[in-house]
Amino acid sequence: MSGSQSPKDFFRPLAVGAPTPLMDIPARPSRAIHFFDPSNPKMAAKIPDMVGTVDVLLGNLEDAVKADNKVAAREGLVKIAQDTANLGGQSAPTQLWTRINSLDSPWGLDDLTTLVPAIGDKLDVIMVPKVQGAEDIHYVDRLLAQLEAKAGLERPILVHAILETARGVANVEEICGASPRMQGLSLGPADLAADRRMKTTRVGGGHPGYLVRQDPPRENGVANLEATRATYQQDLWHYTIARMVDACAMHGIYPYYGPFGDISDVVACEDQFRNAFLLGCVGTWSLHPKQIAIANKVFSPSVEDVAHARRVAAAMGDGTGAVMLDGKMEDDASLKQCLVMVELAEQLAAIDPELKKAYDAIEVADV
Ligand SMILES: CC(C)(COP(=O)(O)OP(=O)(O)OC[C@H]1O[C@@H](n2cnc3c(N)ncnc32)[C@H](O)[C@@H]1OP(=O)(O)O)[C@@H](O)C(=O)NCCC(=O)NCCSC(=O)C[C@H](O)C(=O)O
Ligand SMILES: [Mg+2]
Repeated sequence: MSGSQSPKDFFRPLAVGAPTPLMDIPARPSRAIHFFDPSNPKMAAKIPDMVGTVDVLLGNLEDAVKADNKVAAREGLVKIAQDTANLGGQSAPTQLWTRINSLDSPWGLDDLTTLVPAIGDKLDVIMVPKVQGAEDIHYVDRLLAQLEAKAGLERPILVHAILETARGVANVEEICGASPRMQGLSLGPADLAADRRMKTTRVGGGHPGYLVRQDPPRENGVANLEATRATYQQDLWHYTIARMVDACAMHGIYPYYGPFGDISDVVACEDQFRNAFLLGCVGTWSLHPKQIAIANKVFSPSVEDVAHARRVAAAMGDGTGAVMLDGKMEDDASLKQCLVMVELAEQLAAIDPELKKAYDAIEVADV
């Protein structure tokens, strides 16, 4: 909420005729936000067949699109949205998102003024890069309200911010609470690393130099510094993801990991995605078609976890007190964790017949 706005105005439209802001952000499945460059004919040709196979398709207009192709990418996205069935809008199986160019670039304003009148009814979420503070969200919020009113849209377009500057991270709570349009946050590890002057040269993921080393063995009370000692690689992104998850949870919006640039390393990609899932993220970015399956797998609770969660729920009866299950204590708080899993499984089963089959089979056999 802006400093000058009273609480009662928070859910009022910011322009006459603009749709009323949502009180709650819908929990639509968004395990993979798949990036494509709408100016790349090969990628664009693949989009119609990807509808229904991925939760979100995102037409990327910002970094990774060449400066000479910015207008073609914007126009390509309009054409794809207009020509592709079942893509974008409240009841479509695959959401349509875009990442506009940054607000200080020569293209950001034209991205918004072109896309909203042309395809605003299909665009579910607009991702804004390099958000520094609430002021960036307030700017987009008002402009979108004006454009929505002019276009006669009935549903507000939601906004997603990428955390990719040190100032953005420092302001993460105010960014999340800046507008009822705020849908979520993603980590932008490549820009964030540059902005922080981190000494890395990659797009997301771990780094072999960021580690802790086992203590030296002691022989007769003296440390043997010549001995071989195990090292354990640490997660460079733990702090930022944890901050992001807390800020999102506090404001009822959704946190996402971001890009994993080593497309060939599917194992480390899965690990990075799983760390984010365990910490509370609901999804991640996919940069290449092969990352979609990894994201779908990681961000869907495993059948074993769902079976366990349902057993705890059944054993806990009215949800209070403590019980023993398989030698472990379960109580009101562990039940709440289990219900997060059960609810997510139900949401995903509603859109994914394979998952539904797997979850239903376990329910019969093991609960
Ligand atoms: C990473 C890529 C450049 C790899 O492309 P390519 O070398 O063409 O890969 P392949 O030969 O394996 O591709 C096989 C076919 O699949 C098509 N393809 C590839 N990627 C996609 C895609 N994302 N969507 C749809 N189709 C795709 C290829 O065209 C091949 O087709 P065909 O020849 O007909 O078989 C490329 O994958 C890519 O550019 N990906 C997107 C990159 C991107 O969006 N980057 C921006 C997000 S990350 C970021 O911005 C950093 C962040 O902001 C931060 O700060 O951290
Ligand atoms: Mg970036």
